[in-house]
Amino acid sequence: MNSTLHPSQPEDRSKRASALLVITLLKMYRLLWTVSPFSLMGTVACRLLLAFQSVVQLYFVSLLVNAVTQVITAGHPLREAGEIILYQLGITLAAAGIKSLDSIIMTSLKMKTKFYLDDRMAQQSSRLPLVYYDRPDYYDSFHRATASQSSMILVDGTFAVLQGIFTFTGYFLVIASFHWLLAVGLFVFAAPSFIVNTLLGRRRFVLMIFQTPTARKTQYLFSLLVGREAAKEIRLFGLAPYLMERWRSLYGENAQKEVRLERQGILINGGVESFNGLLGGAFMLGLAWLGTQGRLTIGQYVALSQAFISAKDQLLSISSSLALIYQNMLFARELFAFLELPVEEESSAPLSLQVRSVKGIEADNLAFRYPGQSVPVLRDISFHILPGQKIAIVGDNGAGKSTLVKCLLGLYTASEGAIRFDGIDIRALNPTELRKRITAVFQDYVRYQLTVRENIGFGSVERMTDDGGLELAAAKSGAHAFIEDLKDGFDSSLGPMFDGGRELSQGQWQKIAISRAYFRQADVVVLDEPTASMDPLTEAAVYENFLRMADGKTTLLISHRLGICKAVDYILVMKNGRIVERGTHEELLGLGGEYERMYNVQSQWYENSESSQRESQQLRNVIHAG
Ligand SMILES: Nc1ncnc2c1ncn2[C@@H]1O[C@H](COP(=O)(O)OP(=O)(O)OP(=O)(O)O)[C@@H](O)[C@H]1O
Repeated sequence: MNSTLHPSQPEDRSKRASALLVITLLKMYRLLWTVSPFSLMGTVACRLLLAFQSVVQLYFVSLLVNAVTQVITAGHPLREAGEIILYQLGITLAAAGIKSLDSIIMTSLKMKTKFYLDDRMAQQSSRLPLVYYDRPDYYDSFHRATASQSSMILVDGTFAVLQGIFTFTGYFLVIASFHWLLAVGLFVFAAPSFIVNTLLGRRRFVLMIFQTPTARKTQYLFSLLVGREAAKEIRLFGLAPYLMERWRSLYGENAQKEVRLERQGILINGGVESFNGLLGGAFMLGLAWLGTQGRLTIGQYVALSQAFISAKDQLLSISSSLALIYQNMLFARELFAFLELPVEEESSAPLSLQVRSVKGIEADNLAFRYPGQSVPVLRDISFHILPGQKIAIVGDNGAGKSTLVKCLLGLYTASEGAIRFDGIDIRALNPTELRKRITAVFQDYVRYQLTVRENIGFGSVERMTDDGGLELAAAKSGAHAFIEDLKDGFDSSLGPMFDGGRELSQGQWQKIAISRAYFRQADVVVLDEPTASMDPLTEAAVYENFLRMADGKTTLLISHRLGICKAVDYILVMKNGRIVERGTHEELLGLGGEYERMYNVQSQWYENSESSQRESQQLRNVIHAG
């Protein structure tokens, strides 16, 4: 995997994007076609009709001017002019109807596109390798992709251009039929505006890329201020003024840069408009002069000057739409870059695991390095867990226990070495099939603000309606007692985020998380110390149930409470990313090494505390009974 999601600088990216303009445009249209072919075709039809009606209106204006001239100068009856006015009215009404229809279609297309993109982004995020979530550039990429979603509605811009070109051609022909030089001269109006707005679009894009990390930090600080997670500490430590100040200063920093760029844009565009105004005045004077020379009829003068004003406006709107499309394409590339990030690698011909494990799990010279880190957090890790064996992984904070477990579960890919399930390298296995065989409770388990049924049922979504299974899982973790007290039992909502949700204590949430793991019928069971908030008796009971549930299953326990290690087949002791000792509780106690040191520290603590002695005794009873 790349060490960065975007190896190039923002300026380079905008240049590369310019080169890939057409491809990006085609991708954007293909996406809109996928979202809703009918809406896309509908809006194309409306825009073409609208473009056509402007040219037809112009034709009727010149007919009307000539007809009115005849009425005034030659005394012709008003009927002919009246008929032309009626036609014009009909076309105006039809155009208004088409515009309304187009607005309805566009609103629907925009909503569908937003839904489609949110859906694709959620799907993409859920399929990316877990390690992406340890990378700031992933969050930057996601932020930019979200910010770029609106750029997808190119239809507005490109059809404004197409419609503009269509209409402009009509005016152009009218003017060119009088003198080709006048027609060509029109382009002098468009060039400065196009150049200025394209450059501005590029600068907006580069600014957005540079600002992304600051914008994310601003959002993060805001979420701390308004969210639940930090609410207690913000009050207790009086953090609000400090966080507010940091939030304001970052917000201001980004806003100032944006305002500066927009101010420059407004000033330069003001200059361009003045230049166009002068040119326009000169053109009108020229026409008036031709009139005085008798080379223009009044009808021709009116039609030409109107064609000129409209053609100039069309050309300016085409040039600003083109510049906007260019800007949108730069932004859209960020969205496509996110949607095209390589998802979790799947072997081209994934192998299948045997129904029952016979060789167990092996780690062979495993090393792992987090992205962007030069030092590996796991090194030289080798061991073999036979099917049905129970292993404890112990070690100080930061020794690498959780990282090792994530590698074993196939959530992180080893930087070196291999992990084999039943003799097959896990990279050659289908990740979904592999994970069906595993259940786990992590330290940072999720508190889904949903029903009890969903919270436990997520362990095996397809069995979520199996009440018997849910009850058994809840009974094993000890959650059934408080679930029974809830008004709607398994259908009660949990958490304070939504109306009617019942908040649980930390220990109760942990029991729910453990029930979820029980509910999954897997043959490898991992418990990454989720019992920290439980009272000692419950913790002992959870371990007891856990070991009972795991009977006959391959079991991995991460625990800082070394008492539990007496009940496992062997212990891996980790320090600084390496396995420094291995063996049974008794073997390790005789070594005089890391395990013995940790055990002695804990024993002293147990012996010094009366309540802890009771807990220790309870745990011993449980282990011996288990
Ligand atoms: N996402 C990450 N990115 C970079 N480094 C990380 C990341 N997660 C953990 N680490 C580092 O990897 C090392 C091992 O962390 P790990 O969480 O595996 O330790 P642990 O033994 O489970 O610790 P604890 O007992 O405190 O849970 C630590 O030094 C930690 O700082």
